[in-house]
Amino acid sequence: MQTQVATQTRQNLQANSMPFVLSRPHGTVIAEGVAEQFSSAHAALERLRSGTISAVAGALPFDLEEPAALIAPVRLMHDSAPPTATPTWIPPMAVTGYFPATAEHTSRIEAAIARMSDSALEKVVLARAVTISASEAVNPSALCTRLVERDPHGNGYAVDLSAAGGTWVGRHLIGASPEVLVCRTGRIVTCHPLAGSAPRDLDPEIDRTHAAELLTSTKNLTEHAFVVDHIRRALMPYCRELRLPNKPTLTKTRELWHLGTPIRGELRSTDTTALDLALALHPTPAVCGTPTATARDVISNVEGNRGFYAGAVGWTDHNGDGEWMVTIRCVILDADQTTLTAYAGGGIVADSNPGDELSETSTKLRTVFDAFEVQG
Ligand SMILES: C=C(O[C@@H]1C=C(C(=O)O)C=C[C@H]1O)C(=O)O
Repeated sequence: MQTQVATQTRQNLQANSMPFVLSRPHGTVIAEGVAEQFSSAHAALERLRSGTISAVAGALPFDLEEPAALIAPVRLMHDSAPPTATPTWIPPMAVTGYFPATAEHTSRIEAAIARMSDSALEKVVLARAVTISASEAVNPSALCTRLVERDPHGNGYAVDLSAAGGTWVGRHLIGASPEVLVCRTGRIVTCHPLAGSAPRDLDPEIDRTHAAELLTSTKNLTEHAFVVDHIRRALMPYCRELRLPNKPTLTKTRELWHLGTPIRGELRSTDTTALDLALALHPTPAVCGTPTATARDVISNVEGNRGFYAGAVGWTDHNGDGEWMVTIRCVILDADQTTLTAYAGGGIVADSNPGDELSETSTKLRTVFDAFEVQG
């Protein structure tokens, strides 16, 4: 029965009626139908708590003052198989612009580094965007399937952003994030923050050297420590036990090595849902900076509104269980279905090298560029 329903759901994906799908190594969560839409995460949480909706799925923006794109699905499906779309064909795509221009992004990094010597700012994540044009309408399911097929861990997501209203109606958020903001199963809470990056290399020996250097790089370890510290402080009030390794380990995607720390806690109360935890943790210094408020101000002054990039994508069910990923390695597909915007950022600290930071964003962009065969 479960398999039959899952097959029907996959057929719905093929028909392009896809409010939410999150593919993970351990399975896929699919929202079937939209019972209600929420642009306020707190309103959705209140309804979940009162038992008047059975689940919430969707996306939180970078700036929680901005509208969220959340739905109460008619049904939240768990499928052991990865999502599929037919056809998986996607039209040719080409870059149409860089926002800001690469020279301007480098200047912004230099200005941020200069600021760290005479202000409280210790880390800020600066991002840039690249616009892409497709020769024909793109099916969001096909993009998501492409990313999932290519991702070594089967990660991928696609979210209809219409619930956020206004200019978000008809737009989709599609990506493949390696970073778990928070996962909650019963009383067990896990996080797997990533911060600190090095490019992969086709030559296995060079690749291993990059990994080994990352693991001992003071600059990257500092960048990472800000994130773990933030998560410790944010989770402490909710957890009666919290286990944090004292040093990070390596995580790899197809394009990058990252420093990652697996964190595990036990909730004091089962009233704390996965969505409560996501709201308490977001934005971590993996996408914002340290101190949070100072870094957020810098980002908003320098970049303006990030929308859904660097937010969170996930779901929470009636038990409070759920999983939220950090919204990175992603694109926004406009309602015209031919215009896409890809985003990538990187953590800047006092001893960052602007040239290296720029190339780190180019490497991160390759997650979507290579999957969609975007011409530069
Ligand atoms: C901000 C991004 O990635 C984040 C920043 C990282 C870094 O600065 O090293 C690493 C992983 C992510 O937490 C992105 O991919 O856009």
